[in-house]
Amino acid sequence: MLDAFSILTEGGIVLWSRTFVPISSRIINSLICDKFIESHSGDKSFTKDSYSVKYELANELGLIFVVVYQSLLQLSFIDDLLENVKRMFLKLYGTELKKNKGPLPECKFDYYFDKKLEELEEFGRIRPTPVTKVDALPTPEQKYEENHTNSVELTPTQALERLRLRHSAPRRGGRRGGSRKISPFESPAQSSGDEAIKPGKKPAKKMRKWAVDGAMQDEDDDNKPLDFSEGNTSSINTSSANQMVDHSREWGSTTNGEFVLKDLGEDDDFTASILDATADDKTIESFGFFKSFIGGKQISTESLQPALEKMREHLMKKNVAKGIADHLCESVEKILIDQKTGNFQTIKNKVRQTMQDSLRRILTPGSTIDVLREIRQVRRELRPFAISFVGVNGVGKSTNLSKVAFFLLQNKLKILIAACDTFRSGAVEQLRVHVSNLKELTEREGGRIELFDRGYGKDAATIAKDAVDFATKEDFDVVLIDTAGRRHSDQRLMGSLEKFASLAKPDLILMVAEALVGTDSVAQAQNFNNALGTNRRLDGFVISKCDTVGDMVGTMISMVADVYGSEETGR
Ligand SMILES: Nc1nc2c(ncn2[C@@H]2O[C@H](COP(=O)(O)OP(=O)(O)OP(=O)(O)O)[C@@H](O)[C@H]2O)c(=O)[nH]1
Repeated sequence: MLDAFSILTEGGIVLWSRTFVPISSRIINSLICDKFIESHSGDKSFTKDSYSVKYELANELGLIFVVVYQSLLQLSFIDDLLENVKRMFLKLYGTELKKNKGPLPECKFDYYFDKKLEELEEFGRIRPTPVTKVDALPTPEQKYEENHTNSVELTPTQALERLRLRHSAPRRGGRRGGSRKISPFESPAQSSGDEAIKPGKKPAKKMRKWAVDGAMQDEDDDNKPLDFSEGNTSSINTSSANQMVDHSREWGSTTNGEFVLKDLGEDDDFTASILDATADDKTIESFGFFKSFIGGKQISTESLQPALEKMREHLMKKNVAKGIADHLCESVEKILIDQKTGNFQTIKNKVRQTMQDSLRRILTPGSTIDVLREIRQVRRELRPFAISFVGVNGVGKSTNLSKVAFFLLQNKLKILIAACDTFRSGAVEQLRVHVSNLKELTEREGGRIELFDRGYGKDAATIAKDAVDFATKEDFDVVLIDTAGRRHSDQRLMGSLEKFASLAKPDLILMVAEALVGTDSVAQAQNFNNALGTNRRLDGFVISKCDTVGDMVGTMISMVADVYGSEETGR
């Protein structure tokens, strides 16, 4: 979920860094310029482009700890991470850095960092920090008193807060803190010893362990169900779906009684619009890179290179992966080389047409997906058609599953939604709300939609298979399977996808990916594709959150080109 974490000296030397997604050096540069050179505000966070940047200082050694992540993400553990990483790093390398302020050739900090990150992420997923109204918050003094009189179980944030307050609060006699050594892996709550959790008080809750297949692994006697969804349906407000929707709006056109969506093939302007989106107004207006090619000259490879280089950079800024940008530039080069330039208009049109043709070839699927026709075919075998949605955390799997459900309900199909995200708390309830709203919206159309859930902590592949069996018995037409979000680099969770694919045997596996994810999209798609095993691959992509990226729509070109390959790219 993070994009990068770096530890720098104030002089700009990178002592250690971890990059999950390549980010522009502009982000760190703007930290140095905006925060340390131009402004000296106390706020240790800012946003740049679509990124949030937070940092911590270790003034005694002149170190800066910086974390970069997508602004859209609400990551509750960032402050804890910065604080913990700073503490661990100073503990491990502080003495060495006091002697020598230069780089650390033997810096093997990855292991400690990964472990802490994993720990905090896991903790944040299971126990999200509650939101409290600002005016309901106690004053620092009240909080200090409260923390010292009540026996409460602390979240990492609360523990840190307690530690800060303890050190900032006026001394009331007695010893402040202790001199006990702190291991780099201890959280402040643990390390604060007598300050955080007193003997005889409720012990800190252990983190839940998860098995490789996604099922909950009971630790000690922890057999308590993680499912809090039962009996909670009454609190879900489902009465407003119809009021929220504008019924005067046309939802789509109907041909032969089918509710259909516009197909890529029917839209002649689609690739042109992608092209327009991957270029900005100025580029489209003039194809400025090729301005110098005017008037009856022979175009050579050398003369073309500067323009192609600019075009490549431009495409990459629009989120097109480098390999694909290279390829698009090569296509343009092939067309133009050794040609005699006509007037500027001719060059511009040629480049534009070449790019448009290349994009069309990349985006045209090798085999068409006519879902309604495929559903009808599968129904002849007296079984339901199963579609599963996979992807990293928070990309919009449940939201897009619900949009697909709406489309299928318009076609009067009977839908069973299988809640197979047994991991994230709230995932089942979220689907229940969608189902309830969809029922209300489509009850007049004659479709049917139900939720199949088995709560939390159970094996997702088995639930998916049970849902398909149930749908077969109950004569549902389609099963839509929601799955848990997983980081594509997380081998443990990715490993369970192969079992999922072979047990549930979905007819269609769609990967949901955010348009804003940038060049990491290619690695994400490849890892998901590979994780399905040798006998299965992704059938397609749903690119979500296009509304958040404006014209940076290159992600969809990169993902399709890289995973499916095409004659166009030769992959
Ligand atoms: N702006 C925008 N937000 C979206 C879009 N699709 C989904 N979201 C939002 O993204 C957030 C996550 O969506 P979910 O559907 O819960 O994502 P998910 O992949 O199921 O999440 P996990 O189960 O946690 O992995 C929600 O707040 C959605 O409202 C979209 O197309 N545009």
